[in-house]
Amino acid sequence: MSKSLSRGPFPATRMRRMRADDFSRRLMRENRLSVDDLIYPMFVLDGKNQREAVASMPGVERFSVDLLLQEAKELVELGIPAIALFPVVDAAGKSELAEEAYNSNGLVQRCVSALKDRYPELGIITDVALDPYTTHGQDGIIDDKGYVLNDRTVDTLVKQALSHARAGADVVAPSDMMDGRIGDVRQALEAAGHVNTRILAYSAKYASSYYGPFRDAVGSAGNLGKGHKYSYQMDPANSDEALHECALDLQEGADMIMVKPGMPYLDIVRRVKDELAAPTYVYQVSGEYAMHCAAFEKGWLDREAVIMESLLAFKRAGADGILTYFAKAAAIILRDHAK
Ligand SMILES: NCC(=O)CCC(=O)O
Ligand SMILES: [Mg+2]
Repeated sequence: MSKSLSRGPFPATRMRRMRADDFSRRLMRENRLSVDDLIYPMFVLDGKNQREAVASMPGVERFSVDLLLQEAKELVELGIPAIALFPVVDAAGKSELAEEAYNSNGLVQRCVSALKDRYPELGIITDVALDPYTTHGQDGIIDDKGYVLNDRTVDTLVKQALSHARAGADVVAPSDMMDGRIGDVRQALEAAGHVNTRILAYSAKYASSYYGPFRDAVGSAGNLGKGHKYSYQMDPANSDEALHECALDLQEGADMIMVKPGMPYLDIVRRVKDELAAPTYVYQVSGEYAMHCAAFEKGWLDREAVIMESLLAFKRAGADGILTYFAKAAAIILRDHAK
């Protein structure tokens, strides 16, 4: 018979004691989600008074600039610190060399200046990658075998990042996974006087199958076809490699590093935060959003509770902030619960 460590008839430690009442549960709570943790990814399209639903992402819409401004007003009122913009580019804006990516009067650039003009306090994050602008849907410029050319792509990414900074972007976020792009973008920003433009590096971006609904949302799924991104995004089997990627991006001048996707990669978030101790972000991607929504629609999961639990899990794993399509919903839940 095993003897109780308490050496008496009663357990010395009852873990349930602290769980018994709300006051003591609150006192020992280790992590909290606040609106300060939320970054809202948003899809933008050309035109006026346009809003389109995304079929595989219930509740997510693509907005034209005028409606984006209206939406931004609500986000500012909710206290959301920053949004991340993703453009829907029509066929005329796509090419082999993705020149539209650095058009100073392009869709993203116009959205950024309109937003900064109207809501200077709202942080604006832009996606630095070529996939919305290439005819083949890859994140870079390809050779005749379809291989994405690293250094040529980086040259174009630098032009794109500079055009975003010039338009007023607060944060540029290279999501392409080319080697050396953070260093080149940082040097170019400094040289052009954009000393305080922050870089949020998609450092550990995995070649995940959870991005499907996003590709529907930006309309690049058809262009990519059966193509894949294994030659530049990371193998889901790897973890040390994520630390290597994040460390390199920090050395090259990233201010913030990111792990993506989120929930299936919480172990990576924890390792990155523990070992590098830098501002660490996580992206709860479109597939995670879609599967949650599908279960909510079926009544299989409780919407509010599961949204909040899924986001709190990122905080517990060590994330400083979360890119999530639930950002607005979560901000509303947080506001209403504070009342
Ligand atoms: N560069 C941004 C993404 O690829 C987002 C993916 C997703 O939400 O599935
Ligand atoms: Mg890298």
